Amino acid sequence: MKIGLFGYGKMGKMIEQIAQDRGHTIVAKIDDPSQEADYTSMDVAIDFSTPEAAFDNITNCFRNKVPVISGTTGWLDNYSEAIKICEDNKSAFIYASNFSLGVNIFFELNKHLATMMAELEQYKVSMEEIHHTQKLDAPSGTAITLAEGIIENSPYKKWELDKSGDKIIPIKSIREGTVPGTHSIAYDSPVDRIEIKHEAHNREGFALGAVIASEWIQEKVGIFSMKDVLNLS
Ligand SMILES: NC(=O)c1ccc[n+]([C@@H]2O[C@H](COP(=O)([O-])OP(=O)(O)OC[C@H]3O[C@@H](n4cnc5c(N)ncnc54)[C@H](O)[C@@H]3O)[C@@H](O)[C@H]2O)c1
Ligand SMILES: O=C(O)C1=N[C@H](C(=O)O)CCC1
Repeated sequence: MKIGLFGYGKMGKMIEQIAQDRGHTIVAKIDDPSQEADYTSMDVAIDFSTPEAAFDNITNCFRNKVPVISGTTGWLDNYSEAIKICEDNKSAFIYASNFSLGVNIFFELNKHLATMMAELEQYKVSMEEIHHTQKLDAPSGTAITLAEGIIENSPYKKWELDKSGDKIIPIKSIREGTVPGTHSIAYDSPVDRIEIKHEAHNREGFALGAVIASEWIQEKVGIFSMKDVLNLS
């Protein structure tokens, strides 16, 4: 495949390495808005840019019939508009807050645990995410996906940063050193704590998942998710 990278930072460089190891060619490395993209050279675009840049990067690809894999977080207020532009242009799109196999398994584990805990009012849930100090958004996109999984499978109604309350999931965001990404969910009662945790050791899992998703989306039209790619029940 010929891959266009939108965002050539920590993730873009890791994706380049893994894509080339898998025999693909990087035909563009767009790292700021002043750069022109040659969409005709791309079989797929992989966007790991910034919350401010993602929507324009993604939708310009759709208008040029380039399917998109986006991992950029912090832009989801515009997600519905993005998928409409994708559908109007008969293109293809996968957004994932986290592309790693481990976190996508963790997403399913989280939903199963939330279902088991839903009626046990003596337990109160809380979440924590830890990332490197260069991260622009908080809470992480992964934490938001986890919180949404709890809300869909329990009486909880919303999440808040650093704020608890009735039917509210409090999320604590910690920025520390070069941490790639650690997420934990805890259920505390007066007598005990149940906790699940995912810890990324590096960015390889995120990048490999994104490249596998870009291979999967070839020749497809529509809006998909990593559950489709990984065939997770
Ligand atoms: N979904 C996942 O699995 C996953 C994993 C890791 C990171 N992320 C997300 O990916 C994004 C990037 O993470 P990172 O660690 O690579 O950040 P980074 O800051 O290292 O890289 C972002 C790059 O985007 C560039 N950029 C700025 N404006 C741009 C524009 N208009 N067009 C193209 N590029 C532009 C910056 O110059 C920078 O090099 C973040 O939103 C992060 O949350 C997602
Ligand atoms: O390094 C980051 O930034 C990460 N962002 C994603 C998120 O916001 O969940 C995935 C984990 C790493």
